[in-house]
Amino acid sequence: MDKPRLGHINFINCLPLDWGLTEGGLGAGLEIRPAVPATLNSLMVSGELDVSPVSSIVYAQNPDKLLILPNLSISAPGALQSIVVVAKRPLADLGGRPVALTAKSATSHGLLKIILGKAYGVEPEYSVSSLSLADGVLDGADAALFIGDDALFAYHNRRSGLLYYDLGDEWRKLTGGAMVYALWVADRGFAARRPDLLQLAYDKVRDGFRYGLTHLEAAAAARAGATPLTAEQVVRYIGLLDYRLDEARRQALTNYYRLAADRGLIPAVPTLAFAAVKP
Ligand SMILES: C=C(O[C@@H]1C=C(C(=O)O)C=C[C@H]1O)C(=O)O
Repeated sequence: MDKPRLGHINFINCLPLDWGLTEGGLGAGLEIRPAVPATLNSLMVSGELDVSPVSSIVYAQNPDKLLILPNLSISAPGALQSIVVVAKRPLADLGGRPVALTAKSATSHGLLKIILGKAYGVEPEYSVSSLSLADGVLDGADAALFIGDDALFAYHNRRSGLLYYDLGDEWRKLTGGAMVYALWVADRGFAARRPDLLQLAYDKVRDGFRYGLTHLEAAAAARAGATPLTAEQVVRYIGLLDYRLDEARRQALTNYYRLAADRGLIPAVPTLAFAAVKP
């Protein structure tokens, strides 16, 4: 095994990294597994990947198995267009009502529960669903949570009579801070066995992002056709995200964990344990 097994989110939010891994040539020497976050979460927890982005809540559920890679995340200081609730009635009126949660997410399930409980004082009946708006998810629910490209599509193609809420904006109103949606993590056993391959994977993800962010307009122009957005909208969307994990974002992450632990969504607020890689 000389190629690290790297998970990769196949949403537009990782277009910069994707561009670096492909056009920038940084994907050479990696076994890359593209999938939606929920799939990467379970592959990482079951030990089928060595390094991967995961929903940030997954680290708090598995701190004994995972190490965080430094200064990488998918975060946003506020509104971001890709964590969206589409509702038939205002959020404040969802108490006891059916609310569908996208099967692709984990972090945003907790985010919505925290926001509805703390900011709106309501406790809906939640269920996980794979249905899209077009498939009729709102036939059986009063609101639906979408993430990633599904959310971007819904956000940019609004239907009359429905209400649209950007949870990044709702989170900023509730906490005054940023939200950390995803982290890059390594398997602890892999990190101990193959520090050389861990460093290789880390260097490629870090440099892949750098390459893609430097060439963002070219990446957006080339890939917009395969997305629900125009090239300009892709560039604007990526500009709403922040891929760092600096002190401010580590505090924002811990704040999310604190509120998630208060609701019993995670067993405890974990210490953030980082992989020993050279930045
Ligand atoms: C900003 C996003 O970040 C993500 C949200 C995740 C989640 O809710 O669990 C997981 C990974 C990221 O894709 C997004 O998907 O829109």
